[in-house]
Amino acid sequence: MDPAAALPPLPGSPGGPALPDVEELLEHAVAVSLPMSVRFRGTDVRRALLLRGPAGWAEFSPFPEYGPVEASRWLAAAVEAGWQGWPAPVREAVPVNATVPAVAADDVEGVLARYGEGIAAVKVKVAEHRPGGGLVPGSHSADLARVRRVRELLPDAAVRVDANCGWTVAQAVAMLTELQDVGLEYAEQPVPGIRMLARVRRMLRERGVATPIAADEAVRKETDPLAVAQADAADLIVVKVQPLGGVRRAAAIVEAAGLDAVVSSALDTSVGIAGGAALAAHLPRLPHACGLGTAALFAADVVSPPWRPRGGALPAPGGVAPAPDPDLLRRVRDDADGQRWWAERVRAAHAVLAGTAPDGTRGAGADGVQ
Ligand SMILES: O=C(O)CCC(=O)C1=CC=C[C@@H](O)[C@@H]1C(=O)O
Ligand SMILES: [Mg+2]
Repeated sequence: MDPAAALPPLPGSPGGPALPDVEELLEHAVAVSLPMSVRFRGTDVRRALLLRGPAGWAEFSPFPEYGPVEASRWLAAAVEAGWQGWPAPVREAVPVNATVPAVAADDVEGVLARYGEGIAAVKVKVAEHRPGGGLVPGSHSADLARVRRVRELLPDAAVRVDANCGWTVAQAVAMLTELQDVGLEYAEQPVPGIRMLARVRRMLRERGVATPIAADEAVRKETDPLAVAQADAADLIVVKVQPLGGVRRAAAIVEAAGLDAVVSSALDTSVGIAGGAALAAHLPRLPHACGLGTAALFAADVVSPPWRPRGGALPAPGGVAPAPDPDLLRRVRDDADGQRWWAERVRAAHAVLAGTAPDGTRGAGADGVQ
C-alpha cells in the first residue's frame, strides 16, 4: 500500500473536507506585503494573502516562484485554518529557535538581539547561492565564521545549520566534519534529494561524525513526503504547515514517518506562524525547538502584538489564528494589481485541488525551489 495514501485527504478530494468555491475564498481576502528588517531567502519583502472563513483567519503565501500544483498544498492549509480550525493542543507553549540568515559574522549579534532573551536554540543558514545559481564566492569561510560566532555568543545554545540543498555531497561532508567542534544539534538538508541525503549521513558516520541529519525539502518537495523516512536518509524531519497542506496533514506525516519533527515557519506572517505553533502544540513529542521565530525578521506584521517569541517560546494559539489588526492591515495592504495577482494564484491552486486544472493534476508533486 502507498503509505502516503493514509494521510488525511486534501480539501476537494474524495473523503476530504469540503473545498469552498473561489468566490467564497476571496470574499474577505487581503493581499499584503511585509517589509523585512533582515534579508532572508533572497528577499526584503514577504508577500501573503490573508483570507477569512467561518472558522477564522487564514494565510495563503506560496513563494512567488511556486506554481499551481505546489501552491495547492498551501491553499489546503488555508482552507483548514479558515473553514475548519486546528486540532487541540497538548502543550501551552512551544520552544523556538532564532534564525540567523546568511549574514556576515559581524552582524550575527544584531540578528540574535531581535529574538529577545531566553533563546536556547539557533538555526544558522549556510551555503547561500547567487540568484543565478552557484555558491556565493567565499561562502565556506563565511559560513564557518557565522556558525562559530553564534557558538561564541551563545556557548550553551543548541546550534543547527540549514544548507537548503546548497552543498554537494563532498562539500557537505567536509563542512560538517570541519564544524564538529561546534557540536551541531543537526544539519538540515545539506544536499538535495533523498539518496544524496542518505549518502552524506552514511559518509559522516563512517568518519565518526555523529551530527544528525534533518530532512526539509526532501519532505515538502517530494511527491511522497514519507519516502525520506523509508529510505533511512534522515534522523529527523522538518515540517511546515502550509507546504504540507495543513496542521492535520503535517501531523499525520510526522506520525507515519516515525521520526522526531521540528516545526518550522514558511516565513509566514503572524497569521500563518500561529498555524505552525498550533501544529507544534499538537504533536505528542516535541524534543527540539521549532523554527517559528521568523516574525522577528519582519519590520511590520499584521497582528498586534505579533506572534513573536518571548522567553524563547511562542504561545499555542488554540483552534484558530489571531485576527489581523485593521490599522496594521491598512499599512501593508497591496494595491489592486497585487490583489489581482493573488486572486489568480488562488484560482490556479483551487483548480488543482478541485481536479479541474487544465492538465488534470490533482495536488501531487512540487514545482518550485527551496
Ligand atoms: O526554521 C527556521 O528557523 C526558519 C524558517 C526557515 O528557515 C525557512 C522558511 C521559509 C523557507 C525556507 O527556505 C526556510 C527553510 O529552509 O527552512
Ligand atoms: Mg530548511
